[in-house]
Amino acid sequence: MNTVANDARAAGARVGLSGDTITINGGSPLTGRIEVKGAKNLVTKAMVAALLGESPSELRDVPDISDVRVVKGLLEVHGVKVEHNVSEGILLLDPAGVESAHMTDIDAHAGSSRIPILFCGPLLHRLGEAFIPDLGGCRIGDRPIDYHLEVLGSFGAVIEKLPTGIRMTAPDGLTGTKISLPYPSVGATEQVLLTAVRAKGKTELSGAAIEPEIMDLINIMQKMGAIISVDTDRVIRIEGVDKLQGYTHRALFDRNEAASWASAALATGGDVFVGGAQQAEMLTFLNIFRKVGGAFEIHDDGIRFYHPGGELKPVVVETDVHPGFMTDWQQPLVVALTKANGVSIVHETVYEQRFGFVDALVKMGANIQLHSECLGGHPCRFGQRNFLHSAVISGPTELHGADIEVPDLRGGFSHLIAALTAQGTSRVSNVGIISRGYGDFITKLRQLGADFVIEGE
Ligand SMILES: CC(=O)N[C@H]1[C@@H](OP(=O)(O)OP(=O)(O)OC[C@H]2O[C@@H](n3ccc(=O)[nH]c3=O)[C@H](O)[C@@H]2O)O[C@H](CO)[C@@H](O)[C@@H]1O
Ligand SMILES: C=C(OP(=O)(O)O)C(=O)O
Repeated sequence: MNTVANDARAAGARVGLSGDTITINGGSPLTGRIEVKGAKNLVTKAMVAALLGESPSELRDVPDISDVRVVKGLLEVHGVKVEHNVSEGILLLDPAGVESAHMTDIDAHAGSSRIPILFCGPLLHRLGEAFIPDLGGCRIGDRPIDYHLEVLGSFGAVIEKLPTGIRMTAPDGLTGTKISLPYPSVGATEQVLLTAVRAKGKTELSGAAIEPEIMDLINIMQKMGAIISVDTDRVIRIEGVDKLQGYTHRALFDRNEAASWASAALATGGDVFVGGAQQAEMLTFLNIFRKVGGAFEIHDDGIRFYHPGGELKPVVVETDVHPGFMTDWQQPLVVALTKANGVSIVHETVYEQRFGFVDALVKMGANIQLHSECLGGHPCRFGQRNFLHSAVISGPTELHGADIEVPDLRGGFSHLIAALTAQGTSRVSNVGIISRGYGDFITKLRQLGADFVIEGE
């Protein structure tokens, strides 16, 4: 069994699943209220940022997800004292012991997350060395780390490839630099930020990603004492400082989780109030949700997403970097599109292999064809490279129950939705992976009236 599957099983146990398989009786709408906490894609990076401070940090609204536990473990290996009050959603992170632990090799602890690569800048500043192990994360494409290595090299890191991973040193310290990313990568932008804030002199990053989670990471680093400006046209400028302090911060809500529950409400013909969701970060999602025929109400404390009755309509959507339609939103939406009356197109332009999850939907009766051409508007990086990255969904189709296996985080959530909409019973295995990014999803499903049993309970 690979590391990801192992971790997923362990994660399954921690979210209260005695096994990692659930049997779902489909056909009833999800209705009720659930709360979303801080974003997986911010919280895990905010935890790494605590390594840059000279005093402890406090992060609030931390979700109970396995990626948080993986990063907590990594920080502890590096000598950070971490107290996690799971019920209150509060993390206290004290980096005072990092120098005395002087740990750089975290191979055995990399786990199922991609976050270890972001430890490099802070560790190079604190210890003068760092190590990149084999990375986890969802298998949705090749996911190279070439931008990260170029970024770190351009700050002055000396990079050595070893059979076990990549070792890095900074014999002359790290110095500000001018970088242009060929594609607005979220991770590489965060790599620049986490490295530049303590580098000597100024850094200018063009072609930066500007996802809301990155903006919130910038908020956190400004609280720590960093000087970062975000200019128009994806340019970020950072003036390095000698010292940073700890931060106190309430994490931005998880817009990907919110969008997932929204699609679940729509696909099941339900009505779900997502407490903690906010409009600004979901603007692009809300437009598509409305075009498909979903309805929503924006409240101060969350967003109500519901199926207002009538037919769902087909849409043409391209995933893109922010402010475009987020790639992590497409999988749950695809399930709702199987219910729409007509032909929808989803063109995935961020990852080359992100439609693995549709095999299970087809097995359940969906009519979905994958194409290697760029369908739906603009040519993307994958058009000439034979990747099945455009999906044509013809509906409406009735899904029927089946035995399916969760392939990855968002694909897994879409499988749950498919099983909830299907006629009959589905057996969904490997659901532990879903707890990488969906805190308390079993409890939330219960709160929304889903009819399921956990195998072995
Ligand atoms: C933990 C986390 O925050 N994960 C998110 C992050 O992933 P992550 O930060 O890994 O995603 P990136 O934005 O870096 O990747 C986008 C594209 O750039 C490519 N690339 C990236 C780095 C590199 O060195 N070379 C390269 O070619 C990738 O293969 C991919 O095709 O942003 C993605 C895009 O919004 C989201 O789907 C993930 O949920
Ligand atoms: C792709 C995702 O995450 P990661 O980068 O952690 O694999 C995701 O959250 O959908």
